Amino acid sequence: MFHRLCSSLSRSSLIFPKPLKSPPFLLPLPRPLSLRPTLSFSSFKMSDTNNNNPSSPTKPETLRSLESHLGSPFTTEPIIPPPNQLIIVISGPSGVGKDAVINKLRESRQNLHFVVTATTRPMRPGEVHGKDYFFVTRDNFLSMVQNEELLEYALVYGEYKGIPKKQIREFMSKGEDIVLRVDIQGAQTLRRILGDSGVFVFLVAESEAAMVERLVDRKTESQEELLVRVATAREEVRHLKSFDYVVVNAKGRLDDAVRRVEAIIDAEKSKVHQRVVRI
Ligand SMILES: Nc1ncnc2c1ncn2[C@@H]1O[C@H](COP(=O)(O)OP(=O)(O)OP(=O)(O)O)[C@@H](O)[C@H]1O
Repeated sequence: MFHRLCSSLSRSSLIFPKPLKSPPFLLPLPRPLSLRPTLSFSSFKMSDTNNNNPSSPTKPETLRSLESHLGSPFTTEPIIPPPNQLIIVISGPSGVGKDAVINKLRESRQNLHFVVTATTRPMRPGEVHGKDYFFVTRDNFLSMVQNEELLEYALVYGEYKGIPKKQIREFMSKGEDIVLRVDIQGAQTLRRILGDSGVFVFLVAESEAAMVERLVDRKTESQEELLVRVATAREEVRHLKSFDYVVVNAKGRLDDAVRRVEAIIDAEKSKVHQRVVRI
């Protein structure tokens, strides 16, 4: 309706008329361009009560006149439907700061559900079962696989990790956007499953040296594990092209990275052609 109103207004270049004597609020037919008054919006005043000039139409009168001119009443329905819910996949090489970005995003943004991944890897100090991960046994994990309860799963550095479907459905039905945190291998699989319906964000450090330093400082991997992660990370950057967005998480600039991820979400919410998730 808004679009029709605007195009109708611009087509006829309808400018609010000077007060008419009789009848008081019928709009005139468009006049040739050369004869049109050059009233600007700043010089036009309208009153609800008609206090200033009894012959000028009131706001309700003007609205009714516009409605009858356009042939239908104005509706208070939203001009566009609410944006679709998103599945945002945050990925990147090990140690790039996926958890750090997600933890900040958790504080700064409402209506996001951060899917808790199921994993067979041991709990790290400070981690909480059900918050950081669902820590499950191998047998439990394999029965989830068998019952097709996982959207995607993978064996990562010798441990299983998988995304429970039930959680995604439950929170999408509550109107929340979904954030998935996966490694590159998981992102590749999710791209095959979700196609363009997911928003894929690749997180990178500003340099390889910075990324390795972060991993070493974290002190959660042995020397051998570090070697595997860093060697894998070198390969993983090649997969960048299958992502939609890339965000640099530079040393000491975590907030900037989080702001960029938020900007991506905002941009996706403003898209004319919205992604439609079906899982
Ligand atoms: N912008 C940043 N500046 C400095 N340190 C950071 C930044 N982002 C993350 N870190 C630190 O780097 C280390 C690795 O980050 P994090 O654990 O979030 O990485 P990850 O990508 O989740 O790793 P993994 O995939 O191995 O679990 C952490 O100690 C974290 O606090």
